[in-house]
Amino acid sequence: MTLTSPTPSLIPVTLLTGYLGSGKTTILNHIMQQAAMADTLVIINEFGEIALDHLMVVHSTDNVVMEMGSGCLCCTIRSDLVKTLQDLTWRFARNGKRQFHRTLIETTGLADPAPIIHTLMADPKITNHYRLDGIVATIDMATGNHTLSTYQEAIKQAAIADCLLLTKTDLATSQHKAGLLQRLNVINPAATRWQVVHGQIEAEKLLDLRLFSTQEKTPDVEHWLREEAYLADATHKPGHDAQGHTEDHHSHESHNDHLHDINRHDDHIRAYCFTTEQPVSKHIYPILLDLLFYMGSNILRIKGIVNIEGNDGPMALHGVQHILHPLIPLPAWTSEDRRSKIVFITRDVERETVEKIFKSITPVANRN
Ligand SMILES: Nc1nc2c(ncn2[C@@H]2O[C@H](COP(=O)(O)OP(=O)(O)OP(=O)(O)O)[C@@H](O)[C@H]2O)c(=O)[nH]1
Repeated sequence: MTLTSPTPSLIPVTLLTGYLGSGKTTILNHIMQQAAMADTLVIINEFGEIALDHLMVVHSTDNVVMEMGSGCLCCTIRSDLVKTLQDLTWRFARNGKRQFHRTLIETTGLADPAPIIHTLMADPKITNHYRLDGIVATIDMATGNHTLSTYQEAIKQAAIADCLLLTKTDLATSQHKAGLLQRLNVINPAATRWQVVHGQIEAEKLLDLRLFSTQEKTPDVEHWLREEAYLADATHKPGHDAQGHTEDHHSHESHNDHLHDINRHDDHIRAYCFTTEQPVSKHIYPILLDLLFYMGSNILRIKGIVNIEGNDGPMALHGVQHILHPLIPLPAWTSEDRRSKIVFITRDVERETVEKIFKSITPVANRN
């Protein structure tokens, strides 16, 4: 079983997801005019017989836009995605030189992103050439509350993302925005958030998140893990336990408002962050893989940085449902903080269950 993944210059893939009409194409139109996107190949998937979205993206001469044809990326044409990505390397080559250096895939708004991410993370035909760079999701701040209450796919999109683009803030009342932000604090407390009005955002904010590769640059692990987003506030009970593990749902607002909001919209999604001072088991990969096999669909996302016993450097850990990406060695610790930290984004899973999982990778000798 592979424990680590060597990543020779793989083509970064950004996954742009978000519910129907939440502003994905508007953002694409905007960023495709920017220099940072000049060498990006954009793949657009539109659900339905006639694909229209690709016609709505303003073509710039440096960018190539294509669409995947009818069918939904997450199910019927997943194999098409593999084939398309495989073919691109030679189809868009001139004199033996590939004409693009990164790819951005816009999924249909109806897509459950998990199967697409599985394909990108686990299919060797893809992982030999591409690496998932980051998952970006648009959230319509005007209609998002209703969308999250009605469509499971929308919740998954928001929960799994590394970066949330909060669109249409111009159309939402401040009360509505505050409520939705509180809801997102529970669904996905640590994702980076950017407000985007009429698609206006710098492409750099979505690119080079480097979540699945550390070849050229030390990733901003502290940033994407944002342990502090989960830290307990004074009024919330779990906090730190005897083993130094921490867990909480992040709140930017007052505690009472936060609880009120959770009660009003229980999305069954909970995010937990556990930490430990002690090195974790060198068997972490098979142990987690085994656990995920049984609970995969309820563990939406795992991400972490781990200090594995017998290892000098840190390792990055990524999982989406039952797929666990091979551990990625990071070049170095970026601070004195050598703790292992793992974030679990779950659906209908109690804290105690996640804590048990976490303990199972903590060597017995480390337990008090
Ligand atoms: N007022 C306002 N309208 C916006 C904003 N962003 C997008 N829109 C509008 O919202 C509508 C839907 O935007 P799209 O960019 O097509 O959304 P999409 O996510 O690509 O939609 P699908 O392809 O159907 O999933 C369009 O009419 C946009 O002009 C915004 O920030 N403010």
